[in-house]
Amino acid sequence: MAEEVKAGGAIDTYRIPLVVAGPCSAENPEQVLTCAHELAQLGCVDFYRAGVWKPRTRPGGFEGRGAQALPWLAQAQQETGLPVCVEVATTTHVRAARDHGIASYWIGARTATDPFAVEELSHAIPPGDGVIFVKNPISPDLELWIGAIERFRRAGHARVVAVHRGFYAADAAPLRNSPRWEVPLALRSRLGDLQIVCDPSHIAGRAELVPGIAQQALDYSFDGLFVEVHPSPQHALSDAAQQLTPATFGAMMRRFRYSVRAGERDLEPDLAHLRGEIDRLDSQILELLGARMRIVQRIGAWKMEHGVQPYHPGRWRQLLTHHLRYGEMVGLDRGFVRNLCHLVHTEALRVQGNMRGDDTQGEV
Ligand SMILES: O=C(O)C(=O)C[C@]1(C(=O)O)C=C[C@@H](O)C=C1
Repeated sequence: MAEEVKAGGAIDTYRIPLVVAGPCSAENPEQVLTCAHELAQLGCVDFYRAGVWKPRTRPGGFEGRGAQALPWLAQAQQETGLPVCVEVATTTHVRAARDHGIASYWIGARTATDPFAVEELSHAIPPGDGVIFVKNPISPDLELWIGAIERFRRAGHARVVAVHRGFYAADAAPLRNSPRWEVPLALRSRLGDLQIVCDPSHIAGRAELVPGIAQQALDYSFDGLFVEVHPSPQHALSDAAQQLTPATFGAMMRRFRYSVRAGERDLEPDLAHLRGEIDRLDSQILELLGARMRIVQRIGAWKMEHGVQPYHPGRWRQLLTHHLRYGEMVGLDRGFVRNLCHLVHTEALRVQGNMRGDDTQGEV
């Protein structure tokens, strides 16, 4: 937000640079306008979002109102002054939106997986238009996400913003999508100048879980939020469970806990001692991993000599069971220990495979 503190009890959101909010779908003129006005009154929203063409996994569901919703959104944009953004997946969508003065767009998770579609859209949208929000592809494929962002940048679009909406995962419950925070954090290290916002609605899948995910995103220094808000979520034609009312959205925005962004204040003197300890421990961990890998190589040599395959499921299961129990004893998260074990074991297999001249090792 440009202004820091707003008058009349509006929300001070100066720590959230970019806030996009609005219903999953534009359903009728009344819903579109009520929601836009209520959000505009909060004073903390930068863009009004609403789906017009809804990509549905299977046919027969509510697929959005299509182009007939564009005049309602144009009216909302004109009355509230909030720029509207809609999802576009084809050049026809772009043309129709622009014909109604709508010039900011988001690229959905499904479209972001398709380099041909992204390339075509990047040229169909004139570079002078508003912001292009690029959602992450459905699977946690960082290169594909970066590729989509690069295509828009190369076509001359100056304001491209990444939207983290989580990834499909069979075991995401109780969330709808798995956040896999390491992926947007890796995106941040790869493209340091890119703004990244979080869509907590699609990650959470349930309204009551949205504030927690949004807070986590702010704690991780995300540049903003992309939130589904509906005047009457229980009657919503799509994503009913995950939409907030304008009132609960406003309450969430007021309740956020803001922390100093790393780099805003010099924290070094306070942390130097603790960071020194971490450096020492990290070196020990790496030295131990190096020593472990040398033993793995000796076992690999023995296996080669005796014609035994690298992967030994019984031994691997035994190690995993032991480490999960041991990890719990020393206060480590079970999921973390599991991931770490998989990582180390996969590397052991890669090393043993390489010794035999194999060039394809998958994760086991
Ligand atoms: O114990 C073995 O057989 C090894 O090769 C070592 C190791 C490991 O990294 O611990 C690696 C691969 C096997 O699947 C099981 C265990």
